[in-house]
Amino acid sequence: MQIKDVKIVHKKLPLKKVFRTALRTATEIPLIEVEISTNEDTIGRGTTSAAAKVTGETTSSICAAIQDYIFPSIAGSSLLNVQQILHSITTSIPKNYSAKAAVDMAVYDLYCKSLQIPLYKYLGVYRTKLSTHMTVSLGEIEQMCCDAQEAVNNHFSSLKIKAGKDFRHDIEAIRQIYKTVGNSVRLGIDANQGWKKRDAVTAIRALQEIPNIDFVEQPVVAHDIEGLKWIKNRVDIPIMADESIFSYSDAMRVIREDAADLINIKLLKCGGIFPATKILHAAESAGIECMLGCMMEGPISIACGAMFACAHKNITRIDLDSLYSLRNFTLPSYIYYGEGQIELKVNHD
Ligand SMILES: C[C@H](N)C(=O)N[C@@H](CCC(=O)O)C(=O)O
Ligand SMILES: [Mg+2]
Repeated sequence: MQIKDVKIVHKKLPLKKVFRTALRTATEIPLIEVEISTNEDTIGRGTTSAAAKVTGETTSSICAAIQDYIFPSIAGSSLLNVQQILHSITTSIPKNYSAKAAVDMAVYDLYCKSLQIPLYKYLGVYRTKLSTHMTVSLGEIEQMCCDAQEAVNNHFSSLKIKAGKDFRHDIEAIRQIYKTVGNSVRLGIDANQGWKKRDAVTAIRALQEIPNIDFVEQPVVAHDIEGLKWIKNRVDIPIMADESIFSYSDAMRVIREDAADLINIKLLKCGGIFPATKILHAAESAGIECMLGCMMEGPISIACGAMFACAHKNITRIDLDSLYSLRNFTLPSYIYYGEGQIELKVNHD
């Protein structure tokens, strides 16, 4: 079976409510669907989305990178050489990880179709149930408390609270959310690069009085690995690297410099399942647990993320909540996406 053609379609998926972080405000998901076909007319599907403020990639840049660089690097290849294909995607053009992710997922889909098995069987299963965080967007404190309570009412047992606009506001918002939802809910804080390093230490030390804060994610600007480490060495709450790690080499730098306690891997941020596996194994070797996170993204990539998370012991935290913001979506029949819980309905044949 040989890779023959690519088709790219983009569309906008409106969100039920505004998604707001320290970096950006989104009212829709700009979804890009990629279909790769073979000489036997088998079709592999992958999707990605553009979040330029986070990744630097727009819908147009993603489409152009796929059309002009990524797809040409694998066109004509035999699927038997799937490892070569996946490697070629990573070296086809520097960066452009969201674009690469869609092609990577489509190739995995094609390969699994050629073997006539679902992706979860190819990756293997370590667990079948995932308990996902639900994000509380940045906003007025009263609204954030309402959103947090609504998520808890809807059976979410861990919340990711967005912060990073103003550290005094953030401390107050998190304290009020804690008062609202209490001790039984695990809290993650995501500053999305918004704090200065000294303010981050002040905020995190103030928040240490709250017993159920599990981690603080990306307190400072992505490139400031020294700052990340400086904070990590001064606080008791674990520090998670998110935007500081796109590629495998970013991960190796953070690991070498001992700059984070945890790593957030997202398929759309690192280039798909192939590079995500490498990052995961590097982290595991260094004793660093990982979260499997997501961008504001669509069903195909969330399904791939869920199957990837189910395959790996070292993924100890899940943030695959973007589909809860959509009015409707379709997932493969073997993935149950319930409130707070994602489940793989495995077939033991
Ligand atoms: C959607 C998910 N819960 C999340 O917060 N992901 C990102 C930001 C995604 C985006 O801006 O599209 C994160 O920073 O963890
Ligand atoms: Mg984050």
